[in-house]
Amino acid sequence: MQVIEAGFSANGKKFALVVARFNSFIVESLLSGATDTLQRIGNVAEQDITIIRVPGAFELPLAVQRVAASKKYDGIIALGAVIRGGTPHFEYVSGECTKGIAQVMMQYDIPVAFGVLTVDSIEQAIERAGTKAGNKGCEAAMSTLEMVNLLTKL
Ligand SMILES: Nc1c(NC[C@H](O)[C@H](O)[C@H](O)CO)[nH]c(=O)[nH]c1=O
Ligand SMILES: CC(=O)[C@@H](O)COP(=O)(O)O
Repeated sequence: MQVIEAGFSANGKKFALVVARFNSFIVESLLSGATDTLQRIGNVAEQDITIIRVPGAFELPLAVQRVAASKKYDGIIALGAVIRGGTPHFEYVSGECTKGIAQVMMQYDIPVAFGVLTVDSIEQAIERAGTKAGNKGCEAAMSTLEMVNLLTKL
């Protein structure tokens, strides 16, 4: 039996974080978690981390696509927070965001982490942005570190 798995150390690798400004009071906590994880767990140098800001989650896929097409990065992390309102808008924003990001990952063969909260309430968002349910920015960074290393082995 052969098992292929990868670790988290990514010194020398380059990462882009594409960050939605909408619901910034939540998303900034995801960003802190992600950069902290890249640096402390992945041993990624500060100068190897680029932060790109977009208006909202709906705009994430296009910016992620440009970043992937640039071929300057080993991994990409998309961060945002879509919080359900009173109309069907939530479904459209979160659906297009998810689909677009997944398409870029497959088309460009580069790890793109989905660090976008899709939640029913502000309380749920707060819980996942560094309080009782952890920090989804950290989780997104961990998965990117692992995938960047895994792809070098496949
Ligand atoms: N309602 C949320 C949005 N809406 C804005 C869209 O993402 C987009 O910027 C606008 O429709 C212009 O194209 N964005 C979020 O990130 N989170 C939301 O909860
Ligand atoms: C996620 C959304 O699109 C959202 O917050 C919009 O709120 P509403 O449906 O009340 O307009």
